[in-house]
Amino acid sequence: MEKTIPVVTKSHSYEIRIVTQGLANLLGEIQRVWSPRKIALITDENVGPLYAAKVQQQLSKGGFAVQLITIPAGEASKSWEFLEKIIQQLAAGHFSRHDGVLALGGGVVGDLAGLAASIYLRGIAFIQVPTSLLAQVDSSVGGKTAIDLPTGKNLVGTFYQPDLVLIDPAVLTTLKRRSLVEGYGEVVKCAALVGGNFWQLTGNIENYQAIRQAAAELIEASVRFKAQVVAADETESHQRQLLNFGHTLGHAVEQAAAGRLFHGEAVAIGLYQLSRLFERRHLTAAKTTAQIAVRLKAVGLPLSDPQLGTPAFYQALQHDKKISNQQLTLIYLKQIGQPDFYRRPLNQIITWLQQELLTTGK
Ligand SMILES: NC(=O)c1ccc[n+]([C@@H]2O[C@H](COP(=O)([O-])OP(=O)(O)OC[C@H]3O[C@@H](n4cnc5c(N)ncnc54)[C@H](O)[C@@H]3O)[C@@H](O)[C@H]2O)c1
Ligand SMILES: O=C(O)C(=O)C[C@@H](O)[C@H](O)[C@H](O)COP(=O)(O)O
Ligand SMILES: [Zn+2]
Repeated sequence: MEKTIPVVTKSHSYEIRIVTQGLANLLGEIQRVWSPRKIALITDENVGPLYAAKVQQQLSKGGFAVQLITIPAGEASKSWEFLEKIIQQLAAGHFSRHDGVLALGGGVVGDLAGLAASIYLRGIAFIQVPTSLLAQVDSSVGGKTAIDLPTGKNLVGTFYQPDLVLIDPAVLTTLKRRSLVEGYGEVVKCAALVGGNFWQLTGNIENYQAIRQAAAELIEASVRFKAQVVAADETESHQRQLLNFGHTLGHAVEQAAAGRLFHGEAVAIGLYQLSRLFERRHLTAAKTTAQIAVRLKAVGLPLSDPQLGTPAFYQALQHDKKISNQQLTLIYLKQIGQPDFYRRPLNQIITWLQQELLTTGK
């Protein structure tokens, strides 16, 4: 498979290349956008030993000077500590504005490396080579970068578009089952927003093995949709908020679970629980939640968590970025393929959630 999807935004335009075995020809792909320069190759402790040498060898052959920076795997690395460590290493390596950062890893590496690239020297060039399903379908596209704060997810970050996103579905063969499945949580989110053939496609995913088999198709459908949304509203003034479907409850439960839940698992909980609440109010069409639940359960994604509705959950929820003037915008589905915005005072939404979770359980 070889597909090119353009992303056109106000700040920067670039291509997403989906190329099976693309890592084997990484040099050719990089040379499409970058002349020889110094590259900080940022990866994590799981991905580095699998793929960094292959990447490094090719780049060196093409006259690029590579400095490898490896961070610990996992969400905890999206922190001031690792952001500072990366920036210090860029400075120690005398990286200039002519040089670049290449993120090789999952969403954690991409979000952190992207943030470092966007603020070091007020911005140096950046390329994403996403290696997890979640990063290939979602986080490598659209330019959101971030670290977390103890109070909430992604509370520090920038919008900073890369020069290229190179997606090689073949690297998913080494991804552990739990990470593959969590990435699929974001795919179900996209498919529910889009509806039609994309939604039908997820209806065929009856177990986690089917995710692997359909990976290239799922990646392309997700990325095409996300590219369109980002092109229309790069900095999330309105339409891009749709991509946050499931994330208000999802981010809050992820934060409250303190590392126990992966992001895509928390999103799955958020999708299901939010749809359930809206369906009970007849704002979402009957049986929508059941269709979402079937897809999530088929691959073993969770629908609930003990942290839902705890004080820590409500604390985290109050840091949602869709809050302004004490009003929160929730994204919900009128039906599959028909998302909409629901904006109400934050305290009203919290009271509603508290009542519903008490009445109907989790
Ligand atoms: N910027 C955005 O638009 C955006 C969108 C969605 C999610 N995110 C963020 O992305 C993060 C989650 O990303 P993630 O799910 O990729 O997590 P992750 O980066 O922690 O990767 C998951 C695990 O898989 C390993 N891994 C990755 N690729 C591998 C491969 N090919 N083979 C073997 N192991 C591999 C990683 O080392 C890690 O242990 C969260 O922080 C979330 O907030 C950002
Ligand atoms: O790209 C976007 O926009 C998204 O909302 C995609 C989400 O899947 C992703 O988790 C994003 O990082 C959430 O951003 P946040 O601004 O809600 O922290
Ligand atoms: Zn997400």
